[in-house]
Amino acid sequence: MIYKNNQNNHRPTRSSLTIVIKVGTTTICDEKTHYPVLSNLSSLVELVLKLKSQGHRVVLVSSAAVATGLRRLNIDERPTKMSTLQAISAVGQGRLIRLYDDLFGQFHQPVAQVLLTKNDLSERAQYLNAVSCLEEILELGVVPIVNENDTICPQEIRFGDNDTLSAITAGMLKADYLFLLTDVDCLYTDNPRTNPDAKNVSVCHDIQVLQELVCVTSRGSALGTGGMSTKLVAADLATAAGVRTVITHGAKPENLMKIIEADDAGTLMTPHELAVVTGDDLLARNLPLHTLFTAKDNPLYDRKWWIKHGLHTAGRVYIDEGAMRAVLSRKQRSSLFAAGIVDVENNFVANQAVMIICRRKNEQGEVVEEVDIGKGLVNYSSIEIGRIKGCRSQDITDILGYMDAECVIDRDNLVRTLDNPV
Ligand SMILES: N[C@@H](CCC(=O)OP(=O)(O)O)C(=O)O
Repeated sequence: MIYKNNQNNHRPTRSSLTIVIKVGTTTICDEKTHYPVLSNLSSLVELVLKLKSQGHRVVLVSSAAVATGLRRLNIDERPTKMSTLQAISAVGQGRLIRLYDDLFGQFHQPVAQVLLTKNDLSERAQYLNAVSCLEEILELGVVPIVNENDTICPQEIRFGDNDTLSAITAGMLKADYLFLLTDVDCLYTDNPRTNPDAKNVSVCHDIQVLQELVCVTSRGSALGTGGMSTKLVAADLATAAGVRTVITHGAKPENLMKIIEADDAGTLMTPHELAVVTGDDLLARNLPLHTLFTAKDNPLYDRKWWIKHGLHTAGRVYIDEGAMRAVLSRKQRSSLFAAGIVDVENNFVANQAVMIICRRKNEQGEVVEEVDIGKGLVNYSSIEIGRIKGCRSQDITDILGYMDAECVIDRDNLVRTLDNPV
């Protein structure tokens, strides 16, 4: 089946790749007994060692702290109370890392535990600190094993699923590949267990087209928190940062090697005009089942990607249509000035991130539509913006008694959501 494509087909060409592998709870622990699935874990460890022996840098993002804690404490059902889950995770995380250390230790391969929270990444200095620490761990030849720091992470600041965390990690390291290992072979257009017409998706160049095509209502397993929908979000995040993303089965980690080799040989390439390829008989082509999401044409690098995905959105500024045109204009890509701001919502301080929304009005001056323009770091607080909105920059000093910056959001700190600038 053919759907129009606007994205690229670029493949990594470096001989030393950075590969982030995310393993979900169901790959690591039995869904009913919560005992570790040693066959999967051993294959995974062997795969990582093989990739490393070929000169690649490998990062594991591993779930299963909660499941491992459930086993240790003889609790059958995953509780719903957050503080109980945090406590169980505290029990499980240590044992999980010990298990990895035992397995990798058989091959004298050191591992490092890296526990992250959303908060760690929302402040620029801390984000950069986390990046340089991960880089250093890789430089030392160690395999970082990343998980969310469940124990100290309240609901409001959780990634919640490790799919998102793995995409953030891949973006931080400018990885070449993100592999999302799960309990199905690939993404299907519908649930293949209930719909015999469901087709496998082998390549996706455009996640928006894919979202209209597939039914991804599955919540995931009883143990984990992710599902297919969180995998699409992760693929969207990672491909936006230039990372090729692959969904494939966690019980067959050796498939990763075949997928990377096939990609390297150009076998996974599809004609550029295909946005989504479904029903491809990969097995007949001697390729393991998987779904490949190619990287975006113009990836957002580092700072802008961090603003868009790393930062908590603290509030909203509403702008008029003139400001929208200036901000989105392909020619000027203007900064956002106070003159174009019509309203401000929530309390925030300078340097926090806000959503930028355009209020479209009809001839009667009634708001008929709100358009999401993007996200940016403000130079002024919500109170200050409330006072200077609609004013010219040269009047800011008179109004506030000082002028910290000419514009409210600098063009370099503004990430546009719209793909088609006017
Ligand atoms: N941090 C949690 C992982 C969250 C989770 O369940 O993720 P997943 O199994 O990937 O859906 C844990 O280690 O149990």
